[in-house]
Amino acid sequence: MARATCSHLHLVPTLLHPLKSNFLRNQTLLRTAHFYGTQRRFSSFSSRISMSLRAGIVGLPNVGKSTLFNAVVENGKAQAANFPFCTIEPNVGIVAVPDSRLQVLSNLSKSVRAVPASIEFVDIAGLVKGASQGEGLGNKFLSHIREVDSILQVVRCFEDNDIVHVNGKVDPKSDIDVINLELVFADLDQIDKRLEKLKKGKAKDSQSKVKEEAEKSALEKIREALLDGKPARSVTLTDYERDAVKHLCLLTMKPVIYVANVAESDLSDAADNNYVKEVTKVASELQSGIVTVSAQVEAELTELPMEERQEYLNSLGVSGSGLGNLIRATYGLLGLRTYFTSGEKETKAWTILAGMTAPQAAGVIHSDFEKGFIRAETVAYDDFVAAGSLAAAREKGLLRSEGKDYIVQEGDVMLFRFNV
Ligand SMILES: Nc1ncnc2c1ncn2[C@@H]1O[C@H](COP(=O)(O)OP(=O)(O)OP(=O)(O)O)[C@@H](O)[C@H]1O
Ligand SMILES: [Mg+2]
Repeated sequence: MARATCSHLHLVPTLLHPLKSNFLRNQTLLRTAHFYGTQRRFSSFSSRISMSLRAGIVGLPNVGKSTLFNAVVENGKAQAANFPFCTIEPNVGIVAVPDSRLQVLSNLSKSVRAVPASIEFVDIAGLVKGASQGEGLGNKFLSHIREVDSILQVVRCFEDNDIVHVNGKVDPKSDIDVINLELVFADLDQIDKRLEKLKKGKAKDSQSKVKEEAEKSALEKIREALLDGKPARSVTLTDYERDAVKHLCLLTMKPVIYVANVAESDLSDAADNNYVKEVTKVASELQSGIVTVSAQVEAELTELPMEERQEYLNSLGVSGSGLGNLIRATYGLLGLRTYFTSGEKETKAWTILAGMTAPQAAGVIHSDFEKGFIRAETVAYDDFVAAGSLAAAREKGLLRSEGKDYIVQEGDVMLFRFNV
């Protein structure tokens, strides 16, 4: 059945989401975690909505997924331990997207608080060969992957004889193949079932018939690619076809970043590491991103007091934590953009999709802003900083008055005029 939650981006009604509304109200709570539960299901929309996207942490068992999750979601409580299938139920956590522009704007506007954009991370159980046939905890885990917007595939690139590798040895290429193949099989299975149904079903009217035809042709193209071992996202589809297959939430349609999880000792020269080189090669062949981190180091960092963290990083020969890169890469992967509102009360980063118009962007703050939209006063981030304030930008003629067709640009600082 079609699930709204697998759509590329979904609107989350914050007031009905206990954690998220709390997150928005309590700005000191930037990183938090909770268990995947019934609160994810919403029956109706509240007037206050916020955009959220979910990135699923996927990989073989015991490769460091929960360790990474706990480091990203700083007070995450996912159990991470040296045995396969340690995680069974997915853990969900909300993470602030680091953005240096936020503090700059906040300082200039003398805001009481600065509120970053956020991302949800989901720590999913390990997949093994045969998962699509029910091996391991198989299909259940695959269904958890179906509900995320993008995939972070953790690949073990660290040697450690004490940490069990389910296939007996560290082999990034083979590990990636195992996971990708399971996702391919799961999609093939789903596509075959759907095509069977479409063959039997008689469309009621000509419009649904056209749609079903588009779906059929898209699924046949995707099926071909999958049989070749290629992901659904590599298939060229028309917008109409893409839309027609959206409801299936195909696993290989989701964008992927490979996360090369290296040993502490390899962090400073990770690019020279042969395992990392292998991951980089596969990632570029599959037109996916790669981020190198040491989940172990990141987890250890979170245990240290702030003032000792940099010292520890220096001792490893690296300048900073890799998590910021990971979070930003995930955000970018989804084609997301940020615009800001900035005033004395608060400076806030808002998440929109690339190509959204000013009223749609306003609707992310409040649906009334979209309905009653009149104009948006807009200034580019650099111009705002150069002028020093919204008022100064206005005096210098840098503040533009934009109408309903304006496409909001990355880093725009906006003030909406609307009727209620
Ligand atoms: N970069 C690393 N270097 C060394 N050890 C690591 C590294 N990353 C993770 N580990 C260790 O690997 C073990 C497995 O980690 P973790 O529980 O996070 O794996 P997982 O992928 O979540 O496993 P599961 O699929 O069973 O839930 C832990 O003992 C952890 O400390
Ligand atoms: Mg785990």
